[in-house]
Amino acid sequence: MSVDRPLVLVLHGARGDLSRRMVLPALATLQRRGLLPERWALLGTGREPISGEEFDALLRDAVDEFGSDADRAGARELTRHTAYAGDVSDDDTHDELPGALDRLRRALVDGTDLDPQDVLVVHYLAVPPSSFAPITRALHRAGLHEGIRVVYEKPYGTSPESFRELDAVVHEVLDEQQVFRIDHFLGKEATQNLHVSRFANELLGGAWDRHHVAQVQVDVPETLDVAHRAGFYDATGAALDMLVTHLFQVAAEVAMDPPTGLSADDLTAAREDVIAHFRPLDPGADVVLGQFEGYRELDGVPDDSTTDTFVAARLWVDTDRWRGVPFLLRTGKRMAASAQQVTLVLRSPSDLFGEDVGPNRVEISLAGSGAVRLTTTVKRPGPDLALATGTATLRLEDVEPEGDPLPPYAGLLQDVLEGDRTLFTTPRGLESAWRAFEPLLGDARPDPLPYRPGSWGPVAADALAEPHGWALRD
Ligand SMILES: NC(=O)C1=CN([C@@H]2O[C@H](COP(=O)(O)OP(=O)(O)OC[C@H]3O[C@@H](n4cnc5c(N)ncnc54)[C@H](OP(=O)(O)O)[C@@H]3O)[C@@H](O)[C@H]2O)C=CC1
Ligand SMILES: O=C1O[C@H](COP(=O)(O)O)[C@@H](O)[C@H](O)[C@H]1O
Repeated sequence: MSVDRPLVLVLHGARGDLSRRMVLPALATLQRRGLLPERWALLGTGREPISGEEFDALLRDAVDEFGSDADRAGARELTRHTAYAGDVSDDDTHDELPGALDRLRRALVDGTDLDPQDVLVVHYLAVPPSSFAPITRALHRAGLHEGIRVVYEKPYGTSPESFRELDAVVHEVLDEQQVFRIDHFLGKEATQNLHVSRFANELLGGAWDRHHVAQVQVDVPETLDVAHRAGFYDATGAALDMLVTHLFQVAAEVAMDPPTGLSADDLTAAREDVIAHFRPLDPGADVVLGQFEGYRELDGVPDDSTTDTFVAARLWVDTDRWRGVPFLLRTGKRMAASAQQVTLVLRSPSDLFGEDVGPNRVEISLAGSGAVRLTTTVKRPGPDLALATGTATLRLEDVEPEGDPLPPYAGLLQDVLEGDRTLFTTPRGLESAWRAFEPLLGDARPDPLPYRPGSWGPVAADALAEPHGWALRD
């Protein structure tokens, strides 16, 4: 469904990695699919001024490099709608934004019965978390906060205290209904399918508890480097970038109890109720941090950096459904493979077959449109009772009638335009997430262990997943 109200999307940090890789291509997708209003404009901001032509070139290059083939063709069309202004958090230059916004609003309603105030203004903060509060305050100072929607990237804060301070600033300026805290893993097709498969099907849903599942794994290894965003990354690290954010949210989608309904409030409540039962991490027993060899030689990384580029954690979910079942969460940069997988390692119902049984698993790939793979012990056809392992894969893109998936950033942006908050996080859930994560920020934080680029991270992380081992490995 497209939205009719004219729109200005203000993209703060428009030259950054996230904007180029995700947000601008998402905009190209929405434009091609007719999901943007007829009248819209994109206003980029950043600390260094660049010309309108430079911004247009950046936009075209971003869609060229990171957009789909179909979106590339329409990239030129996007540049008909752009402007660029200076940094809004800087007192010297923040006057630029109100003027630029005003011009765009007027231009958008020109020739219609609409008033410039009818234009929906969405601010997308694709900037480091340290800039969220200054930009929010600057919007207030400039009187630009009424009626706007603001999208905050993750991590929303970098500690429990900074999360609370940021949220206090945000609520001084905005109503909760104006705030969209994004975690794009919630926007992935396959993450959304997790609860559909579970609650619509007793084969999966009936086995979704501690009686049937021995381990849950949420594994997101990446071959990706961080050289192009070392400044941001060194101040963040894998645990803040991915664990307290994406991996916790996906773990919550796996662990949650059935929601009372399918409304935004019901789904959010179910997801966030279970985060309140995440036991605070025990860094000594349950966490391994790593740093890939060569990381400290990157431009922008100090020689003595102790930033983690890898994290593996064993999380305990203290609900009746999951008590005693380890949730193994792992992610890292420059690892052996790229994947985004949830694995349920199933228990054997009896020991009739001894040790020959297994592995029995449900594996759910979160990449692309997603896939569900069942791995089960079977009888190997033949005269003897010999066991083998069989696998069946269901790729969601093969489901009939054929779907029309939106990439997560395009889907979430569309939700912001429609005001649909189902897939966004709230202070209640984030408060619980920070409480479970907090021990990793203190003195007990383990030193990151070195690992070879192209490997599966420090060997010590393998022990966390015993006795079954990580489903994703060589
Ligand atoms: N990269 C990714 O894959 C993902 C990133 N994120 C999140 O997105 C955010 C940005 O990350 P990323 O793009 O990787 O980082 P980058 O360092 O690549 O980009 C950040 C951008 O922010 C701009 N910036 C910094 N301070 C300000 C400010 N005060 N006002 C306006 N612009 C500012 C910089 O632009 P300039 O130099 O022009 O000022 C820079 O281009 C982070 O919160 C991150 O966690 C979330 C999901 C995925
Ligand atoms: O938020 C982030 O996510 C990306 C991985 O997400 P993907 O869905 O695009 O693969 C990660 O590389 C990045 O470090 C992190 O900030």
